[in-house]
Amino acid sequence: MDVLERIIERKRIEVEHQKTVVSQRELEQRPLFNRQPLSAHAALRRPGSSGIIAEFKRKSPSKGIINDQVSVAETTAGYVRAGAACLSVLTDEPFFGGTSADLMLAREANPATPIIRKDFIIDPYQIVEAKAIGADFILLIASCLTPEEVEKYSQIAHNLGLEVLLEVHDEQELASHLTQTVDLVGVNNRNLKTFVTDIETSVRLSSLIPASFVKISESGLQQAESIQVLQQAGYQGFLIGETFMKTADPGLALQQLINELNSISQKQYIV
Ligand SMILES: O=C(O)c1ccccc1NCC(=O)[C@H](O)[C@H](O)COP(=O)(O)O
Repeated sequence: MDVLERIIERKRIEVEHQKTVVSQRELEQRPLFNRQPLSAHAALRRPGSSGIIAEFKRKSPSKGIINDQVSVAETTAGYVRAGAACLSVLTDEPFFGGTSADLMLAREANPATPIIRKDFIIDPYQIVEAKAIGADFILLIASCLTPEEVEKYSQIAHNLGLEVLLEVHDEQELASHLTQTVDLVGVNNRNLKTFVTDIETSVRLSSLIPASFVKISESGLQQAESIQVLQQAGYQGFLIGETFMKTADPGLALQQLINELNSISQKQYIV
């Protein structure tokens, strides 16, 4: 069994248990459930947007502990001060050390920035839960869902006012799972079986994704030069976790990356 299969197996048990702890009806009565979600699509297309979706990630199956010393409220607020367009908060506990409480704290600290609930969604309950903890958009991973589930879960999310980021890793997943019901398409540069990251995956798939979707390149991004290559390939969003989180001050690391991006584009303008 590969790691993704193990994550999904565990997630099914976790979700069934969680339903017995907090009913869907109770989730719908939470104060954040009635909040009007923000649009990640609009934030990433806004002129002058950095395009960076900065992730709060304590640990991962590929890297183990990345950073368990920083607080979610301070880190995400630091990301927003540095210029993050959106935030990503992992809520999976067993494999990533995240919680729903993390997302609620990030929400409280950053009322005006779209936040994605980064988790492995395999049940409509988790979409209702995403709304109830203050998320603005959700992730649907093609390799964990059927095309019919992507369609159905996107409709559920839209009925709740949430946007949907569909994640694919190759041409086959794109061909089988891309539907007009999703808002953003993410290409994961990380092969979830080998954990190898390669930004060529994003470059290769870009022309196959219609321009009506906001295109997001995910994972393994470290350098301003790579982001520039991806911008030229048509990407408007860049999901980055480890590069920032492995430092003592993730917000400062984002600020430095944005400064480098600005300096590269100014040099091009002068030439
Ligand atoms: O990060 C992992 O090791 C991982 C393993 C299995 C499934 C998903 C995984 N990552 C989730 C993500 O989507 C990344 O956290 C996100 O794209 C940011 O990646 P990075 O900038 O490389 O931390």
